[in-house]
Amino acid sequence: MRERLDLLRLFRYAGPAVSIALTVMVLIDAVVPAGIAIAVQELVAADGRSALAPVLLMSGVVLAGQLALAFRLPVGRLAADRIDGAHRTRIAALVMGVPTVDVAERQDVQDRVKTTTAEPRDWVDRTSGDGAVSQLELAGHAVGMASSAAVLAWWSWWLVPATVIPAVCFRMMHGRQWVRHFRIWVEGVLYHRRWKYWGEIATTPAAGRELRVFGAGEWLLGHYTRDMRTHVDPVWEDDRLVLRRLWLALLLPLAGCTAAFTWVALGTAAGQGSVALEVAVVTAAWSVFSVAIRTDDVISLEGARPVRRAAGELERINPEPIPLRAHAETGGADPRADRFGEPPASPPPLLRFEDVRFGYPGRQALNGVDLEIRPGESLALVGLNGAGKSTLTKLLAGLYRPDSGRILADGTDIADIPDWQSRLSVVFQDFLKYPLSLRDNITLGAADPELLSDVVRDAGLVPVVSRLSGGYDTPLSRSRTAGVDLSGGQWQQVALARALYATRRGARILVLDEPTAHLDVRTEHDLFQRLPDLTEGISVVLISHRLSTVRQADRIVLLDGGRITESGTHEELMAEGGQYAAMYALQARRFSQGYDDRLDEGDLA
Ligand SMILES: Nc1ncnc2c1ncn2[C@@H]1O[C@H](COP(=O)(O)OP(=O)(O)OP(=O)(O)O)[C@@H](O)[C@H]1O
Repeated sequence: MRERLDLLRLFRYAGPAVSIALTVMVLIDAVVPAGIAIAVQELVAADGRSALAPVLLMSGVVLAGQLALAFRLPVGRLAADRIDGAHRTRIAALVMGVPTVDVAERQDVQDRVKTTTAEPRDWVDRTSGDGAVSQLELAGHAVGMASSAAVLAWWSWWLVPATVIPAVCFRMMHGRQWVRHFRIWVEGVLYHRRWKYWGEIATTPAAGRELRVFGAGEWLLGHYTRDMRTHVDPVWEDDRLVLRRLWLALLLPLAGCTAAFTWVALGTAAGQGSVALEVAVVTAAWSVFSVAIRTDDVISLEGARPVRRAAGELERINPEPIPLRAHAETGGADPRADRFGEPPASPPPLLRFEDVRFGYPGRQALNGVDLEIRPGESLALVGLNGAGKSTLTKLLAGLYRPDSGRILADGTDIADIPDWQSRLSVVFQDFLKYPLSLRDNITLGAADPELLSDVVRDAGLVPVVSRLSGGYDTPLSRSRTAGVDLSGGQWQQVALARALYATRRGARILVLDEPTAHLDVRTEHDLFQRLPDLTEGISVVLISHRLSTVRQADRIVLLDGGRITESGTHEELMAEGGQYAAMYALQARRFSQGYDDRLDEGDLA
């Protein structure tokens, strides 16, 4: 019952007008059978002269019923969509509300997010909105049954239990069958996800290329059918069982109706009551029966249950969603809102890592890092793959918390600085490519036109913008009308422009994780020449495998196995003759021989 009430409470997201309109339509639809029963009785009872009122009553009931029927579906859909929109916004806000990413990376959290935001593609899947609308319809069924029962009581009170009790028993039996059926489906949902996955990659162009070249089509279809049968065979088996038992269950309300019909017919034959009343009673008994066999609300409740449960669990994991400047009614947020406040005039802070240790599940990444980054300093992090460079910057960005040790900004632990992340700007290795306009990709919100053109120039994007037919408004996605895709290097310039834009709006620390990995040598060289000017007054942490690009950094730090093993200027480290010097010399030699100058572990063995 609590679940049903919870679902009904979701109507606050549908808006009052839509909720009221839907309730009225559901109620009209519910009382139409009883109305028809009364109108029929009046019609049959009327003689030729006095038939006008019953005909008008009948027409009114039928018209009202048809209108309610016609509008109920679209209005119900609108209500469900609004509820679902608010529900999914809430889930996104909850997940985004955790400042670190370790929670969002957890498999159990990912599973819950998937469950609670799934699109209903299968007959058992239902959204929160579907569940809420079905609860209103259930209330309508109850009103319908009660109004028809009132007509039956008009003839004889005992007709009510005779028809309603078998009908309710049937509902319970049939409902229980659906619940069992649903659980069988859910038990195999892992296989369901797998065969959906195989189906998706079978039809995806990128995967299709590889599958064709390797001749792996039959292998894939084998997995597809095996996982599908593992999931659906028990479901189909239960389908057959439901159908066999349906006949038995149907006997209950049929028996109730038959007894009522017979009793009324015998009574009329014996001169008790009129034919008109008999017709009304028969119509009402039919209505009780037809309401009883509608068990779609059971399916909707069961279908929405995992969605609601997963949402509840996510609420418990993080009860603090990010605050949204939301349109409360629909749960929407404004994508044009300015996410920056007034740019702070303060200089970058003194950053200090104190014996920082951090591990991913099953893998230690940082093993006691002590590091200081002075305000305005440019610091390069170098090291082989897996040394812990990106992890260090993710800890600095507050995306993970150290397992032990502290990261301080001007003496305060960054975990205690509420708006810490707004002070940083980052180009991640795996930066995002939003299927939005160039402008939105850079500003991620309200755009300051002057700053926008500045960072476009600084990121070297002017030639790209001049070729875009829609300029800044061109969607950067082929799937959008008049959309285009950019090359890997151009996308990287967009990510750089995004990071520079944030620094112009107040971020005082810029983290660049391989920001030029996709750029051609000339563009990269050009960018690094200008980088000191572009980042004046900002602390920069730069990760790069191409050591020629880091030599001008104020300081270079070499990470090895999650520890800092060397630190100094390029000249100092070269003079030291350690691992950095060896890596640099090897890269320089390879570059002069025309090879890629990146190194991996084997090169230094
Ligand atoms: N999300 C994660 N879950 C589990 N392990 C991870 C995760 N991210 C990184 N690691 C592991 O932590 C270690 C450090 O990774 P990190 O990405 O910090 O290295 P890196 O020095 O930046 O490497 P690269 O130069 O290849 O980018 C690696 O062994 C990596 O496999």
